[in-house]
Amino acid sequence: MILVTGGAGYIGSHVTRELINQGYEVIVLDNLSTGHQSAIDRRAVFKLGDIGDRQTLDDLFNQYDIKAVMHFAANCLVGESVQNPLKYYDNNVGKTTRLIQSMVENNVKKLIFSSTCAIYGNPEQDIITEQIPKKPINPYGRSKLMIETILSDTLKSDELSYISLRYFNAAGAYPSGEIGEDHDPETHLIPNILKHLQGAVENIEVFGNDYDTPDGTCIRDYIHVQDLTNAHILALKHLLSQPKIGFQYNLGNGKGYSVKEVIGECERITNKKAKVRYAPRRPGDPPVLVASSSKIKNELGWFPVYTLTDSVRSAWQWHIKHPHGYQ
Ligand SMILES: NC(=O)c1ccc[n+]([C@@H]2O[C@H](COP(=O)([O-])OP(=O)(O)OC[C@H]3O[C@@H](n4cnc5c(N)ncnc54)[C@H](O)[C@@H]3O)[C@@H](O)[C@H]2O)c1
Ligand SMILES: O=c1ccn([C@@H]2O[C@H](COP(=O)(O)OP(=O)(O)O[C@H]3O[C@H](CO)[C@@H](O)[C@H](O)[C@H]3O)[C@@H](O)[C@H]2O)c(=O)[nH]1
Repeated sequence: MILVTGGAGYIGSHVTRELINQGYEVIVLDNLSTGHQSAIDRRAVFKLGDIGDRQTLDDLFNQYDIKAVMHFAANCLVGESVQNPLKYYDNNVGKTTRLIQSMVENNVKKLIFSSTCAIYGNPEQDIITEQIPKKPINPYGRSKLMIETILSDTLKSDELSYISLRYFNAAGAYPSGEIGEDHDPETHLIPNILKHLQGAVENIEVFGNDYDTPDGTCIRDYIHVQDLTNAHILALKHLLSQPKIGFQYNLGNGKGYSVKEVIGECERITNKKAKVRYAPRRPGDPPVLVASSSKIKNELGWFPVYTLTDSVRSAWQWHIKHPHGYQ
C-alpha cells in the first residue's frame, strides 16, 4: 500500500489515480484544507486527517502495510507565504517533520517528497541544474529547502530512503477532463487566465511588466501534471527497488514562457481575447525559472511528453466541463 498525503489536491489526485491504474493500492490522508474529496479516486481508501497528528499517522502505519509515502500535503503559494510565513513553517516544516518521525519510528523507510524550484531563489544561470546554490527568496521555498536538509540528515542517521522531486510550474489536467486544478482563491496563472476567458473574472492581472526579461514579464517552465505523475511512478519504482538512497531531481520541460506568452497561448486555444490589467510585482516572485531535467532523464529515463499547448488545452477542457470546479 502507498500512503499519499495531500491526495485530494491538484497534483496528488492525479498521481493517486495513476497509481491505482497501475495496480498499486492507495490510502489518501488529507485534511481537505485546499483539496476536494471528490478529486480522490473512489478506489482509494480516504482518511480525513492532518499530517501533523502523530496519533493518526501512527494508527495508519500500524493498520496498513505501507511500503512508501508520497508526500504532497503542504501549503504552496509563494505570495501567501510572504504574507503568512508562520503558516508555512508550521505546515510544511513542523508537520512534515512529524510525518518523518512517525515513518522512522514505525519502520516505513521510503519517501517521495514534493519539493520545488522555489528553493533555488533567483538563480544566476538561465537553466537550473540540481547543483546550483539554493538561495530561496520566499518563505515557501525556504520551508521546502528545510525539509530537504532534514531528509538529507535523516538519510545519514536512519534507514530512511527518499527521492525529492523539485517541480517547476505544474499545469494541465487529466486527459479525460474528470479532475483538474481547483483552488479557492485561485492564484495560479493558467487557471486564472482561463477563468477570465470563461467570463468568471473581469480581467487577468499581470504582476509586473518591468522585469529584466524580453517582454518584461516573469518566465516560468510549465510542466504537465501527467508528466509529473509519470515521474512519481518511476521514482517510486526506483525507491522500492533500492536499499537506501537520497536523490533530488528537477522536473520541468526545459523551456520558459513569459506571462504574456502564456496569455497568448490561452487566447489561441480558446479563441477568445483576454483583457489584461498590469499590476505591481507580486512579492517573492523570481523573474526567470527554467529547469534542466537532464539528471532524472539520465538516471531514471523520465521524459516529459506534453507541451505548454497540451497543458492549456487539457486545463481548458477541465474548465469547460467544470466551470465551478468540484462544487
Ligand atoms: N502546483 C505547483 O505548481 C507545484 C510546484 C512545485 C511543488 N509543488 C508541491 O506539490 C505539492 C502539491 O501541490 P498542489 O498544487 O497539488 O497543491 P494543493 O493545494 O492542490 O494540494 C495540497 C493538498 O494537501 C492537503 N493538505 C495541506 N496541508 C495538509 C495537512 N496538514 N494535513 C493533511 N492534508 C493537508 C490539502 O488539503 C490539499 O488537498 C505541494 O507540496 C507543493 O508544494 C506544487
Ligand atoms: O493571476 C496571475 C497569476 C500569476 N501571475 C504570474 O505568473 C507567474 C506564475 O505564477 P503562479 O502560477 O502563481 O506560479 P508560481 O508563483 O511560479 O508558483 C507555482 O510554481 C512554483 C514552482 O515555480 C511552485 O513551487 C508553487 O507551489 C506554485 O504555486 C508569476 O510570475 C506570477 O506573478 C500573474 O501575473 N497573474
